[in-house]
Amino acid sequence: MTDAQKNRIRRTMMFLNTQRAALVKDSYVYKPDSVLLDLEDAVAEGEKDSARVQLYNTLKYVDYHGVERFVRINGLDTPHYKEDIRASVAGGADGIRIPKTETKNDVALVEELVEKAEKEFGRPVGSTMLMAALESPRAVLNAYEIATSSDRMMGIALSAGDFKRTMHARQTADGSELATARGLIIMAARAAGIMAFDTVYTNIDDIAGLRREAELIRDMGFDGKSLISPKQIATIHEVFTPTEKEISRAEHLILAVEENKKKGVGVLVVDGAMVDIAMVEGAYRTLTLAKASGVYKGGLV
Ligand SMILES: CC(C)(COP(=O)(O)OP(=O)(O)OC[C@H]1O[C@@H](n2cnc3c(N)ncnc32)[C@H](O)[C@@H]1OP(=O)(O)O)[C@@H](O)C(=O)NCCC(=O)NCCSC(=O)C[C@@](O)(CC(=O)O)C(=O)O
Ligand SMILES: [Mg+2]
Repeated sequence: MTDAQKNRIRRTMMFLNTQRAALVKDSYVYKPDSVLLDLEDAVAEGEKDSARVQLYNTLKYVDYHGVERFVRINGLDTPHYKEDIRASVAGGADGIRIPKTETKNDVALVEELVEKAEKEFGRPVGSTMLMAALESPRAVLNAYEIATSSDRMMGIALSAGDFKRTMHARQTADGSELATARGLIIMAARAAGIMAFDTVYTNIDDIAGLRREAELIRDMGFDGKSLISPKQIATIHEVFTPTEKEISRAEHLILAVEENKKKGVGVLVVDGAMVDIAMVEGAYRTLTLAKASGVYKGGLV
């Protein structure tokens, strides 16, 4: 896979229950950045085989119009995951989300099966990305080893439902039960040079609460969030897309710092605030995100 594929914009990764044909066939119309075709918890135990057949047909024949397609396979402690991997690779999924990943050995096991399937179905070896969902204290404490366990690894994601269950934690209004996990996950992802995704927000009708949580995780450095409903997409895209003011400030900052660098000046004041060379990288990141979000037409990136 290319760096462009690995680093593409992923503000929203929307779960779809693969069992429900009506959900999978035209979900691209809502324009999430990625879909997560779920074979795990959304699919009833007795429906695993039919969901997998539906997955293969969806991957093969539905045009998602550029929306990235990840598959959440069943857990590695189930009888399903091997066939899930074969169907995902045969259908041409962009990547696989490993649920309940605990260690780097889990990633190695999936990678071996993915490579075998790529050879079996004539897909380019190395083309299928991996991402890992961290859903327990052990997983979060192993975040860095998981994040660095494979060249295919594109990102790690907090999965709060199972994390709270395994932590014996209660859900709080301000998310304090998730603070340490979020901090460790974003740190591990940044240290490994891959992406970090926050968990689903389950109260579908509470858009104000979703916005607060999205702003919190954006400010911590997360790249995006897993979603369960199209109703949540617009809010997340709005929160993660730089505003006109942020874009203009980033442009001023880059131009001013570059101009002053030529004159041998390191620290200066732009729009009333002190800036220095350390802030240029963040300003370029803002413009890159704005460009990927379709709101920057300037020439600095
Ligand atoms: C919740 C509900 C049943 C509600 O359905 P309803 O139909 O009542 O919803 P409505 O709002 O009425 O739908 C209005 C219109 O949107 C369409 N529509 C709705 N949802 C859509 C969607 N997702 N994709 C495309 N289209 C959609 C619908 O078809 C309708 O279209 P139309 O009829 O044409 O108007 C539905 O959303 C849904 O199934 N969500 C996904 C649930 C899921 O996958 N859960 C597993 C992943 S989490 C997990 O496992 C925990 C985790 O593991 C997480 C981690 O790992 O991070 C952890 O540990 O935390
Ligand atoms: Mg879960």
